[in-house]
Amino acid sequence: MHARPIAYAARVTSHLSVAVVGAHGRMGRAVCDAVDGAPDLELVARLDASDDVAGLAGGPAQVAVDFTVPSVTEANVHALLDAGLHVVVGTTGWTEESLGRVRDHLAEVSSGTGGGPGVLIAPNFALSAVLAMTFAQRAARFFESAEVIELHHPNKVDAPSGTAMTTARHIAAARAEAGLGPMPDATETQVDGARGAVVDGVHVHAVRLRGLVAHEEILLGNPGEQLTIRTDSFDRSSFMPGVLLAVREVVRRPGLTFGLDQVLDLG
Ligand SMILES: NC(=O)c1ccc[n+]([C@@H]2O[C@H](COP(=O)([O-])OP(=O)(O)OC[C@H]3O[C@@H](n4cnc5c(N)ncnc54)[C@H](O)[C@@H]3O)[C@@H](O)[C@H]2O)c1
Ligand SMILES: O=C(O)C1=N[C@H](C(=O)O)CCC1
Repeated sequence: MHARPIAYAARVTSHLSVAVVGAHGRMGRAVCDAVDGAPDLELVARLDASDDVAGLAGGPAQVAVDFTVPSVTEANVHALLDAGLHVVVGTTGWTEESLGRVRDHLAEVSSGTGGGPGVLIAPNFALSAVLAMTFAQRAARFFESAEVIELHHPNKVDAPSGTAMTTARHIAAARAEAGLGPMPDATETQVDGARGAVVDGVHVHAVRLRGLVAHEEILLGNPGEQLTIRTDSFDRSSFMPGVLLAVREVVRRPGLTFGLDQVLDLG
């Protein structure tokens, strides 16, 4: 497909210059507005599916923010690194393998003196979700059972959500570290999918419902008791402080950072 030239904003200042990739989407539009409203950031390019991110090379953008679709985000990150940008990614669909390829690419383009570009990928930029994932990971070793329910708007392209995948992986890692075995479950399913997806041994259930934005419940059970951890994003404004923090942080964090918890002082 032939890419049309990218329209840059005429004004380039000493502010951190930001390009938004996926700028016409639900998150992309909100990120453009948030960057526009931040006194220390300058929105210099809005790209969407018909634009070639490689065209950002040599332009004013220092940081690109990708909110696109799982099928293209990895290719975007490699192209953006080749174009000389730092990258913040909110798009879901990342695996250990695709993260490994980004790490390899970063090692190739790093300065060798601890410098070089940064890539910050976070499955969820909402503070409540970041804390919910952290609390679930901490609580997991104390409970026999743990299941994750994610609930989203029906236009969401993927399931389970990136947040639920990460939550389940963290719970599984915490259980393995604590030496816990498989969770109790004597159920024989009568219909495929009745017990949801299984991510590293943790059941994950996806609800798609008109009216929702982004929500997750982590259920942890023991004989006679239950801990429920719930996070609700009622509006996409919930993600914006985290996205802006990531833009400011990524320029001083060479290499790959996965998860906004890595830049918050969570103790
Ligand atoms: N990390 C978070 O906090 C967070 C929050 C909300 C959504 N998300 C994730 O962000 C992603 C986007 O969500 P959304 O609701 O904005 O989706 P959306 O469908 O509204 O927007 C996606 C946009 O990407 C564009 N696009 C597709 N291919 C492209 C390409 N090759 N180059 C540039 N643009 C391209 C589409 O045209 C569209 O405008 C999803 O993976 C979603 O799960 C993450
Ligand atoms: O709306 C979406 O799509 C969201 N995607 C992320 C996920 O899959 O975890 C974060 C929450 C919203």
